[in-house]
Amino acid sequence: MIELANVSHQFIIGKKGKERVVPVLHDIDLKVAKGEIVAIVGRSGSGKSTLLNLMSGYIRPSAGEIKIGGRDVTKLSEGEWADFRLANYGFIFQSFQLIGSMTAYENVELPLVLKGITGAERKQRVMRLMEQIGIAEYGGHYPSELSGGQQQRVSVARSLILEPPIVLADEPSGSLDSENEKTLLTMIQQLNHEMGITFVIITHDEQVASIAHRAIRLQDGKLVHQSDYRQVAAHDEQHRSVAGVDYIRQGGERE
Ligand SMILES: Nc1ncnc2c1ncn2[C@@H]1O[C@H](COP(=O)(O)OP(=O)(O)OP(=O)(O)O)[C@@H](O)[C@H]1O
Repeated sequence: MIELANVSHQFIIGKKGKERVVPVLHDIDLKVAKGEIVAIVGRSGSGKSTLLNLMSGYIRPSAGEIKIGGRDVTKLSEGEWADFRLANYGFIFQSFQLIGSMTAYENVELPLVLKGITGAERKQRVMRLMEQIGIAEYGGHYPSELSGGQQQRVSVARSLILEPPIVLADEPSGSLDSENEKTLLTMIQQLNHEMGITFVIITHDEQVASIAHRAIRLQDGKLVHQSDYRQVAAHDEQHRSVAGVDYIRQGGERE
């Protein structure tokens, strides 16, 4: 699903004429299979966010190749990346990144508006997903009127509304108390299990890493350790993916 081969990245910083090269990632080889939950762990400054930004096309690798779903994305233009992100990725952030002037409902609806989905279908899909995630009653609330846990659930709903195959999460529970963290982690496991969504999660938190099938440790921009938490059988992935799509389409009635 996600393949990085010999990926390196360096930033160029400083004023013109006095530029300095800051090497950040070195020869990263990484494969994330469909239906996996992969945690990226490592100390501050080890390159975790840079790795996520490379996977999502916000920055280009200085060297190496990145393939998503078999497609070489290394040379996509900005416009092509924007379309590719909309079709393939959902994003969850530590700071939720909800739009404060929009209600919870409108925040969840926004990706459908951007994709040009018509009003009636939008309403049906937003209502169904908000019910599934347990936030339907907050549809008319603005983000400032919601607790941190409720805001995070709204942002999870927004990340899933286009049914992306991959969700990238950057410290998703970093602003949550332990109760809300537990709820979020259970939700991620369910979404992975029922819909076959692939998750790549940056985290400092062992609790979060423990729900992953694999934890990848970055140290000074190098991949130093991968540990298997659970095995993901290929035929299970296939089954979960198909069952998950049915689950959404049938409004929650699973076989
Ligand atoms: N746009 C940039 N320009 C220059 N240097 C950058 C840029 N973004 C990140 N860096 C540098 O790259 C290194 C890795 O940063 P990155 O944000 O990927 O680390 P991280 O592991 O995600 O850290 P944290 O856990 O603190 O978020 C750091 O030394 C940082 O200063």
